[in-house]
Amino acid sequence: TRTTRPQRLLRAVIINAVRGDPDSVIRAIDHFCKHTEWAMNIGDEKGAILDSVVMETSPSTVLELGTYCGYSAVRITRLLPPSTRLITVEMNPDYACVARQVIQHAGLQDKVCVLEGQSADLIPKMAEMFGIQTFDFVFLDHWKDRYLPDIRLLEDCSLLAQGSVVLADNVVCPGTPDYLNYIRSNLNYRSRFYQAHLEYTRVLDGLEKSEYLGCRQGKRQ
Ligand SMILES: O=c1[nH]cnc2c(O)cc(-c3ccc(F)cc3)cc12
Ligand SMILES: [Mg+2]
Repeated sequence: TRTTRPQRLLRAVIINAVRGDPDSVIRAIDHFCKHTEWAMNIGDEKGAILDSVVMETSPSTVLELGTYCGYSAVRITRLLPPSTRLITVEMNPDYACVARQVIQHAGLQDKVCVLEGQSADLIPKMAEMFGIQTFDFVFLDHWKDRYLPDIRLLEDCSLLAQGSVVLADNVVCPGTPDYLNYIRSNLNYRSRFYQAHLEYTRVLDGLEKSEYLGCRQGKRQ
């Protein structure tokens, strides 16, 4: 096929969504993925859980790992107060290119920074690049094998503060067992599992929300 799936998803947004209306962009992507072509956006069911966690956190600084086509970037950013920015990291340049156009179609381009590169390389530079100390909200949605090393890297770079919230997608499907074992047995976090389904399917999946409690000692026996 000449076009890629992200390009076909972007075309559906341009055709079906109202420019400057984030909710119509979200609806257009969900319709495309339900009726035309599955794509790995968080989707409407898990997306509603993401919305509620963002609203209850009301973060000032937000980091997303794994942009893909920008669906969750639009979901998150549409809920943020005017002065708040989202930093989202995507290692695939083709995905990043489509995401910037989806985010622009939603009218949110001034509130989102799509960073191209590997999370492992970019996380240590975040504080300096953006003049921030910590992230109030982190959304993990990139690659299951990077969740654990990247949460450790965020800790080592002191980018989490007491009360910071980390939300992880796909902890059941495809599954992130090493991350779940770490975060659920670590006394520095209070974790809660939200049962849901893999986007646009009836396959079981879920989100893990973990609040950073600050740096305590030891680990649960
Ligand atoms: O690789 C992924 N990154 C981020 N999110 C994902 C996501 O929500 C779903 C899946 C996925 C799940 C089942 C399947 F059969 C094929 C792909 C992958 C990712
Ligand atoms: Mg996902």
